[in-house]
Amino acid sequence: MVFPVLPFLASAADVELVRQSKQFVSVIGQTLVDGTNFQIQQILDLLSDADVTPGTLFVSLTEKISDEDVVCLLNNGVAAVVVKEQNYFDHLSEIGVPKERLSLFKDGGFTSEFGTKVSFSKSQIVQVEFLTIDFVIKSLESAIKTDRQDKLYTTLVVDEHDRCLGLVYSSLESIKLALDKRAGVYYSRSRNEIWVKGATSGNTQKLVSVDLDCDGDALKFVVVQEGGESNFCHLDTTSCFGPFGHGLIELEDLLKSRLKNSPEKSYTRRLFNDADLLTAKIKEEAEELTEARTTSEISWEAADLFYFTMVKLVASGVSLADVERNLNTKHLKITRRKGDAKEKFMKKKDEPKPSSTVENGPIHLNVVSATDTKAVEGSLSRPIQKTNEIMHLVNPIVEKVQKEGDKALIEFTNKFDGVKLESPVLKAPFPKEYFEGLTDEMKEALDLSMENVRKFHEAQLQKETLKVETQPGVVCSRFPRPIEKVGLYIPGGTAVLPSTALMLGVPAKVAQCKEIIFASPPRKSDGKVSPEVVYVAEKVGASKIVLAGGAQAVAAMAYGTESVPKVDKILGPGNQFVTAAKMYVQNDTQALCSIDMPAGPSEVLVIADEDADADFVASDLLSQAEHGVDSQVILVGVSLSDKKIQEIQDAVNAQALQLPRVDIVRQCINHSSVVRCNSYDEAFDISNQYAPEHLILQIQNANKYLPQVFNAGSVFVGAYTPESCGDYSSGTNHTLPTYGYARQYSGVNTSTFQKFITAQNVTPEGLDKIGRAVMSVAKVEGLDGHRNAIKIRMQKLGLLPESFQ
Ligand SMILES: NC(=O)c1ccc[n+]([C@@H]2O[C@H](COP(=O)([O-])OP(=O)(O)OC[C@H]3O[C@@H](n4cnc5c(N)ncnc54)[C@H](O)[C@@H]3O)[C@@H](O)[C@H]2O)c1
Ligand SMILES: N[C@H](CO)Cc1c[nH]c[nH+]1
Ligand SMILES: [Zn+2]
Repeated sequence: MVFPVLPFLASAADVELVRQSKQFVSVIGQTLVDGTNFQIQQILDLLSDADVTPGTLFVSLTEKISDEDVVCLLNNGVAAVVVKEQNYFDHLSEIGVPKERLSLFKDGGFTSEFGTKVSFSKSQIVQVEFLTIDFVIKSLESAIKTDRQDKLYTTLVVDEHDRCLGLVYSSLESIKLALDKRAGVYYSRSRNEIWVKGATSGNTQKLVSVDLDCDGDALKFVVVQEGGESNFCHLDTTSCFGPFGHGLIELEDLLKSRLKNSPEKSYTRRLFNDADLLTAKIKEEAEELTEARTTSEISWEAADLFYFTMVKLVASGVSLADVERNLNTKHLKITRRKGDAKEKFMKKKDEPKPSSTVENGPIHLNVVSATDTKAVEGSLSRPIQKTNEIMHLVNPIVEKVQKEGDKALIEFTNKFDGVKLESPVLKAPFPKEYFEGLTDEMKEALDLSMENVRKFHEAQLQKETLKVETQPGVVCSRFPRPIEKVGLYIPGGTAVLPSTALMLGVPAKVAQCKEIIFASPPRKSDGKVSPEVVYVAEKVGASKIVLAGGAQAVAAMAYGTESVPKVDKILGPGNQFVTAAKMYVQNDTQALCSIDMPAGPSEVLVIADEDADADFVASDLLSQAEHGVDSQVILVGVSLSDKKIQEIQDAVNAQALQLPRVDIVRQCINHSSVVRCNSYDEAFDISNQYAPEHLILQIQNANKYLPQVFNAGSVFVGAYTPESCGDYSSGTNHTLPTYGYARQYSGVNTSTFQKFITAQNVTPEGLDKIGRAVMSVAKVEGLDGHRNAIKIRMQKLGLLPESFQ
């Protein structure tokens, strides 16, 4: 806004004149109004006129108008008020009008500090009836400079969103023509003549405004491309710098075209047609944005909210420019609302927050009754991200590692784990320094655990060939083979888990897998993995340890990199990124890689009755709650008294406060619950429905209830069987299905590392027994080649007449 002309509207008659030729005033992009001769509403009307942009209108004032009206004008988009008296200037200053929104007339002109500092002399302020193009060109000539020999002026062309379309040149003559035609007219240096953009192609430009830069040596033309073609550049791109990115403006364009053309069954069409659905989606996304925590979650949710908001704008005929205009006006306000939210959106001051969310408050579980099915459903829903959301974060990581190999692996380890690596792989024999800090006591504990896990998994090993003669002369068999190369993921984000290393490594060794590879995120402190993990790796004969975690480690093992060998199967638990990446690679035929199961954030469901020891119950809940903020622990109480529930809550709180990971526990307990029910049958129904990773039975005659368990990863029976035993040392595996996948998956066991090959041997006698059946079914399937393979043999054996068709 440093154009050297300021149109002046002295009266309502001038407004009429502007209305008739308003384009011309708006091309100049700034106006001065004599506020004393207008009613406030008339000025506000001028501002709501789409061609007067908020922040381009100056209003000259005398003290005739009230202070409230001055504030009202400034709050509604007036750039600045211009006053003649110093006293009045001081008064307005005192009532709080900011300095840059106030100017003082001196010698018929004034200086504005609003935005770019600019002075308007008496000669530049011109009543609209005298505002001719010649006047404008003359004023411009006095203000504009060029150091070019051809005397042309550098001209930046931008679209209505201020996006640069290209750089061109103007002469005074071309500017004059542009103002006259309200069109994009420039000077062509190559043709050495006036250039009316689109004169031949029909892709003309509507001129919105002309501006001069701060030191008067460059012009800016704001234009709207017309004539159907929105490409500015002769190379057929939107701008001379290539196409624009895909932001809100492009989304608006896309949705506008969808409004016209989208097929009846498309989702966007559904949104346009169903106002209730659109309202629900906007509310849903707004709520999800308020609940988002990490930067990636917040940007993801905000993008969703923008999308649905944009659908509403397009459906209602409101443009992004209208919204921006409102933003500009709001930005110009000099008085602000307090900013409080409406009451219905505010938490009532006396409304107690769930106690565990209060920092340092007691850590208690939410209690619901089994009869309240809605509440139970809410309590049993797991705190996990939606698949498409987590995949959205994980896919680019996996794809980059697949494409760029070690380089990407090293980059992501730096980004997510804060460790700069030279090489992402440690090869066996593992260097001595990696065992530093390992005590004898620890070695003994790991040895004992490994031995028990070995015993239990060795017993599961299927070595024998299974043989069945289904008909005389038809022998079917099945024999096991180890999966050759396995990649074992050992979590290491919030806790180092050498126990997982042994839970995966020992059965892999028992199954005789040919190559065992470990992957675990390196420690930030020294870039190494813990000596306990390295100890287990050595014991089970792992050939390599990949020093990486998360989706990137999974991708490296699935596709292979320069230094990480590609494996046939990836096993092991991990957070949501790890689990999502495993699910991605198992579905990608390029990876040719299977996985054990979805084994995500730990969870436990404890069924307890009135006889249960409150301290035991609390300790079991907390042992899983401390795994991570996305863990979940559920207590299903069978006919528990209020007193018992209180005892358990007190024990949870007291024990939790002693734990070093109390902050994690507190967040986990926030989405964990006690479900009260009235019978054992009801408790097992709830448990089977939830399909927990771990099920703990702290009830009388617990063993008796095992036949009622249908969905669970692993069961811990009786008061003296805490889940920690299974996590470390008893012998069962702790890598178990979560998210409710215990309905269809088993936990890791020895056969997870094996595959089974079938074989058969058919004698002539056997062919005689089954050959005709094969031929009949092949015939009905229309597969004559299959049928023929039997027929030829049977005919040669004389089991079918030669004439048999
Ligand atoms: N189901 C089971 O059998 C079982 C067994 C043991 C552990 N667990 C669970 O395993 C999980 C281990 O999780 P963890 O986080 O401690 O370790 P982890 O090793 O699974 O994950 C850490 C990695 O996550 C990645 N990561 C973290 N934030 C990221 C982001 N914003 N974007 C992309 N990647 C990111 C990083 O690469 C990091 O190396 C816990 O939830 C625990 O409960 C489950
Ligand atoms: N409870 C986890 C499985 O969900 C395993 C584990 C490892 N260390 C301690 N616990
Ligand atoms: Zn555990």
